[in-house]
Parts: sequence; structure tokens; C-alpha cells
Amino acid sequence: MCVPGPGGTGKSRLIDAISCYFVETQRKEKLRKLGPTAVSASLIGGHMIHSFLAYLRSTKHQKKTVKPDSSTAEKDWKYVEYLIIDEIFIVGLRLLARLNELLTLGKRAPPEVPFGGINIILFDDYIQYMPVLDKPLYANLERRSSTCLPTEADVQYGVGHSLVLQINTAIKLTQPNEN
Ligand SMILES: Nc1ncnc2c1ncn2[C@@H]1O[C@H](COP(=O)(O)OP(=O)(O)OP(=O)(O)O)[C@@H](O)[C@H]1O
Repeated sequence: MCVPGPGGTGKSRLIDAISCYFVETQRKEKLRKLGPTAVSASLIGGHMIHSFLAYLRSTKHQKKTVKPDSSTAEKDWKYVEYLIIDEIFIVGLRLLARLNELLTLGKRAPPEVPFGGINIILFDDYIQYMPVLDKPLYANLERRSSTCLPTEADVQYGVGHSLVLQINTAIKLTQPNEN
């Protein structure tokens, strides 16, 4: 699901309301909130996406991505059933694909199940700033020549793109609120 809406239409307020609902219904551990930056994460009382991706990260000296630590991922995501991601315009296709990889691992889900079966709610408009060193979620992927082998980045772009195409609900907030 995605919840787009310009500034002032109540996205943060809605995230607060959803958080309160999970607390009131004693299911706090089932909801996780992530932001792509420290500021976005702290504004919604959540964590940075990258803090969970640390053990999927490859370094200059390790050409291949480090083998993910499945026991840590399973512990991290054991109870989570709903995931809110704010400021989605900073999240690119590769980052979404890596998050998908992490959740698939954490939930021990088959690869065809998006985000390991966790319900994802993406907040904010896609089209604002461009994500850094990544392609925006609305990017149209160019077809590569069939003689050219896809790079790891190409594969991740493709996975991210197919995840975006699986978003089945959009609730657009349009009414600005003034206090
Ligand atoms: N349902 C509501 N009833 C009353 N006030 C509201 C409601 N929703 C939002 N507001 C108020 O409107 C203002 C803007 O809301 P909010 O910060 O949630 O918007 P936003 O879409 O997250 O904006 P931004 O993208 O700029 O952060 C806030 O002062 C908030 O308290």
C-alpha cells in the first residue's frame, strides 16, 4: 500500500494514529517504522532503513555482498507484520530490493513472496528528490541488449521495479490541514 500526499495533508499524523492503534491493541511489536534518513526516522519514532541493512552491505574489498546473517535477521523481524516506510521519495529501486532481500531472509519466506509477507505501507510522494546512487521508484527500466549480461545492480533494479508494480492500494491524502 502507498499513502501519497503533499506536505501538510496529515501523513505524519496518520503514522502517529496507526502507531497508537498498535499500542492500544497491544500489538506494538507487530509494527515497525523506518525512514531513509536519521531525521525522517526520528520524526516518526522509528529506525533508519540502513541500520537494518548493515549486514547485507558489501565493502570495496569484498566484491560480493557479505552472506547475510539469517539468525540476526530472523530475530530482528520475528514479530513484525506491518512496516511503515516514510519519505519514500528518497528510497530507490535498489534499496527497496535490498530491503526485500532482508525481509525474505528474516521471515524465511520463499523469494516470490514480496517483503517476506510483511505488509508494507509507503508514505509520501514518489516524485520529489531523486534517490542518491539509485533509480527512483517510478523509473522505467530500459531494456538491455540480450547479449549484455545484467550486472548485480541491474538485477536489483529489476526486483525493485517488480515490487513497485505489486503495490495494490493507494490512499491519496489531498486536504491540507492548518492549525
Ligand atoms: N486529521 C487531522 N485533524 C486535525 N489536524 C490535523 C489532522 N491531520 C493533520 N493535522 C495537522 O495538520 C498539520 C500537518 O500535518 P502533518 O504534519 O501530519 O502533515 P504531513 O503530510 O506529514 O506534512 P509534511 O509532509 O510536511 O511532514 C499538523 O499540524 C497536524 O497536527
